[in-house]
Amino acid sequence: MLIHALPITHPQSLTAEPLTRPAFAPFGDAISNPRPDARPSNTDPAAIANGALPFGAVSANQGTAIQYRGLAAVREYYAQAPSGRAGAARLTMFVCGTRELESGGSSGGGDGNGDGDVGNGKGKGEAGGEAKKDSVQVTILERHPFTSQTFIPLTADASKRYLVIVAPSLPPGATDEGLPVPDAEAAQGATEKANGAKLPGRGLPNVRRMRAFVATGEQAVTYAAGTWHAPMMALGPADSTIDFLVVQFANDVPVEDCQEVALERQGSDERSRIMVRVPDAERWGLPKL
Ligand SMILES: NC(=O)NC(O)C(=O)O
Repeated sequence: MLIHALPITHPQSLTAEPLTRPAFAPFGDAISNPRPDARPSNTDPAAIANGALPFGAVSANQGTAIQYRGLAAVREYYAQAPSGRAGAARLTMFVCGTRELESGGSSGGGDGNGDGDVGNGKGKGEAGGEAKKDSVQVTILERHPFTSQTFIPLTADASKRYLVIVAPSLPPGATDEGLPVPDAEAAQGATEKANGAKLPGRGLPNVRRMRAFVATGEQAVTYAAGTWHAPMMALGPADSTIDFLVVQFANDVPVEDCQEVALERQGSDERSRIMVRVPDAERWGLPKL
């Protein structure tokens, strides 16, 4: 449910970066086969038992499979929801239509580090022609305060791409007073404490520190509970889709399941919006879309 409108007062842009586990770690887990080279046929179960593979790997299915048990922190904190309604595990499918890329407007392109405020008027292409259509606008962010949420594309195709956009939380303030979120201290289990992980807190999104990641069909992503994120954006040919299986918890109390913040232009400057530039991923060795 919509809980707030955040004014965007000046043009802002950032450049998407490749989705990697370390880069995404502050927001959750980027998931992929950690060792595509390791197969049941070439990896001794005894070596797996001795820790030859990462992420809590074990030999499974009578030695015909490798199971990685620690790829993502799937968590729920509904025991702390003010309504007292328990959350239940839910598996749904999001059929995400591809987003049409548009010109980044005034943006000269940020660095991908989330602080790429712009306004230098570089809206044209290098040769002064039409600006390249390589960007998407972020108009809304949302979070699921009491549950992690995992998006798993139903494809193992590296030529399928999607855009994962996230933002850290601001320190709590008057504008978010009263919003239900779990108490970080109480919610932390032993694992989180050992890993030094913590929940993002009650604050609204810090849009100046927004980050964007390009994921491929060979990757899944888990947003940690309470992580601000944009609705999933599939990339690719017009009118195509990426189908995602989505695993989360929910209790059907709207403000406890999903809190949304609209990013609204303030003032007369049409360029006051947040644009994410999607670079040509061939530069990262990925096939052309
Ligand atoms: N991420 C996304 O696309 N959507 C949601 O998080 C949702 O629950 O609607």
